[in-house]
Amino acid sequence: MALLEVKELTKHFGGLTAVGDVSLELNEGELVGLIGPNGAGKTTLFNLLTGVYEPSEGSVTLDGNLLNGKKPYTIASLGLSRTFQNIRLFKNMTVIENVLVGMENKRRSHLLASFLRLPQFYANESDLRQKALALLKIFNLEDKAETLAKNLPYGQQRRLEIVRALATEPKILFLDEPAAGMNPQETAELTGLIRQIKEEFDITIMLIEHDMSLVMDVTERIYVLEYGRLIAEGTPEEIKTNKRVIEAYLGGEA
Ligand SMILES: Nc1ncnc2c1ncn2[C@@H]1O[C@H](COP(=O)(O)OP(=O)(O)OP(=O)(O)O)[C@@H](O)[C@H]1O
Repeated sequence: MALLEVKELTKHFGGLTAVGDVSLELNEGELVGLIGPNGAGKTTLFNLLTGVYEPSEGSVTLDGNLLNGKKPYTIASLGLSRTFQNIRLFKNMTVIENVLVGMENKRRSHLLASFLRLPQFYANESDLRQKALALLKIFNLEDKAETLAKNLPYGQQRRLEIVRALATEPKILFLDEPAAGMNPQETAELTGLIRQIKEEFDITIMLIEHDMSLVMDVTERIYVLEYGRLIAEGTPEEIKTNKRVIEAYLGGEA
């Protein structure tokens, strides 16, 4: 059984079918791309999978458990984590505080212990900080731990978003256009980072990205959406030469 199973998923906005009859699967440990021209329904699909929107029809199951109707925080606690197209960091908090917020739902400390500031509260606090620092180190952000998120350069803010999403220890990480707005050097660093996440963390990744060379470079399998419908699925090599996909992209640019 696949880790995530999406069956005949549909979302209407009034008369517009933003996602129509989409069925797909994510297997454990896979790095899968989701591409398509502007307005194809990619972000709407992520919003359906992470509980931001409720589907009009169809189902999403994680490890056999139905996710339909569950709230985003419940879905997050079940192991689905994401980043957003527009950076959503707590800009006036430090880098490490942003990561600690990501870890919040994994916090083991008992509420009473934290109110009373009992020793186990401090033990847990410092455990979490150590863990957050270790994560930041992997992504070369350790020396920025006490910097306010808003003072990081753009590429590092995007990286921090990924670290924060990883801090929830997800089974599946959804990345929504992580290279948007990045310069070529930042994009190259990101490519390395995505590979590193795949190697060092035991997770499944789905990636929306307009930067074709990035998608073709890092993913193992790609789904293509156009006008809310899946028009192709295959390896990067298959997708590159797929006539229907080429038409969709040329049509989009015409
Ligand atoms: N909340 C909403 N209300 C109404 N229409 C919406 C809403 N969200 C998205 N849409 C419409 O649904 C369609 C799909 O949009 P979506 O943002 O999912 O596409 P996308 O593939 O992510 O596009 P892009 O690559 O430009 O980010 C578009 O026509 C969009 O205008």
